[in-house]
Amino acid sequence: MKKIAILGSTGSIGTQTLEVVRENRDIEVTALAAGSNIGLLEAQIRKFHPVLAAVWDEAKAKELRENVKDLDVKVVSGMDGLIEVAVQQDAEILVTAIVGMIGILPTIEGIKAGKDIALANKETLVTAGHIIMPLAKEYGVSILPVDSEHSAIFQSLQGGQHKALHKILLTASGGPFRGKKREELLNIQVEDALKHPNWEMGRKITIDSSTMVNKGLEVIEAKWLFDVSVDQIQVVVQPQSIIHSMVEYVDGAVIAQLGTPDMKLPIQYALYYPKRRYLPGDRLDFETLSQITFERPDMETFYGLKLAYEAGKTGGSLPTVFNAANERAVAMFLNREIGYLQIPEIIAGCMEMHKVIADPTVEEILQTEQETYEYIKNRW
Ligand SMILES: NC(=O)C1=CN([C@@H]2O[C@H](COP(=O)(O)OP(=O)(O)OC[C@H]3O[C@@H](n4cnc5c(N)ncnc54)[C@H](OP(=O)(O)O)[C@@H]3O)[C@@H](O)[C@H]2O)C=CC1
Ligand SMILES: CC(=O)[C@@H](O)[C@H](O)COP(=O)(O)O
Ligand SMILES: [Mn+2]
Repeated sequence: MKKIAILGSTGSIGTQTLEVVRENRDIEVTALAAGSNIGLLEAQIRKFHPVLAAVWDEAKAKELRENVKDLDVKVVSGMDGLIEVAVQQDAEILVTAIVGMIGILPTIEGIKAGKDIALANKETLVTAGHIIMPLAKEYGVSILPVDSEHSAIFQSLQGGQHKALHKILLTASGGPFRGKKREELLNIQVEDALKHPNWEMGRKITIDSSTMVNKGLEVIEAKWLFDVSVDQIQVVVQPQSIIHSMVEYVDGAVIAQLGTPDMKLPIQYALYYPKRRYLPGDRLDFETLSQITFERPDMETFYGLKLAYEAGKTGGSLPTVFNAANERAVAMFLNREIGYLQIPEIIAGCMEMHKVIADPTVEEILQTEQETYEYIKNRW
């Protein structure tokens, strides 16, 4: 029996991870953590019997404690609770399906406790990759990518060919506004931006896909996961999301991973790596598949992607500013406090005012995050 803990079990990746668990029947779930959805968390506790559950808000944790008092489960809360889940003694793999850079501290503690990390929470690697990757090496744990593109790259690199890697071709759907120009994006509403053409995901990442900031975060995520420079990462728009990403080797060979858009594949691959298992679901049918097309990304209209390249190249604390500004701007857009085009505007404004700290500590990263939020509060 493989044993796992999940941060963010009530979200899109969290619930799909539990579907993979349910379908395979040889994984035990030892701990779960969620933000506020205690109804779904209770149902998950009753179905998967973890010994530990965390809820961010203490008042909600208290309510859940009362609701599950007939069960043998400890309910904890806050950052201490997230960390308790991350280090739960029986778990071998920690699935980081939480959204945002709140995942940094629990991920670090999970690594220190010897857990392999099935990483969906890209914001943690974007902001603290220079800490996470060496730490994983020091503690002898694996960082297994769950993000579909990074899983595709990881799969395409199997066979120990990493030294011969020339570049990464990171595919992007282009989002719901692919082909549109700035003037056409002026009146975009929350509902429009939440309509991803190919994937069903959480609200924050869906907005990120529409601005192509998601692809920017993924460029920086790939830099850390595969130890390449951002100049070696080329974003290729592949609107049908069939090619999940590719690698080009020094001899010109290109290896890709293709499949239907289904996150259960990368999740299952991370949980059972290096083994492959049967996964129910749709398969690509090359007789009926009408087309696989490619485009160049429009980095003028979707300049969040250009800003990510800049942040990734500069490094230090700039990726934290890029990410924190985006997290806050997306939350404000979802709350209808700002317009759609203000998202990249806020990121650019925050990056411009920031004095970069080279090689920031965790404390400096969290301090930079707070300063970025403060700057946004005063200016927008
Ligand atoms: N969805 C996808 O297909 C993909 C997602 N990713 C990445 O995976 C991560 C998760 O994305 P996704 O599943 O879409 O997001 P969702 O918004 O669907 O889920 C987020 C999860 O995090 C939990 N959470 C949020 N805040 C806290 C908190 N303070 N304490 C504890 N738990 C918290 C939520 O709990 P609750 O709902 O109870 O509040 C929920 O379980 C993101 O980093 C995203 O970029 C990467 C590739 C694909
Ligand atoms: C499923 C997944 O990994 C998402 O990150 C997805 O890639 C978003 O799609 P785009 O950002 O390419 O629109
Ligand atoms: Mn992705």
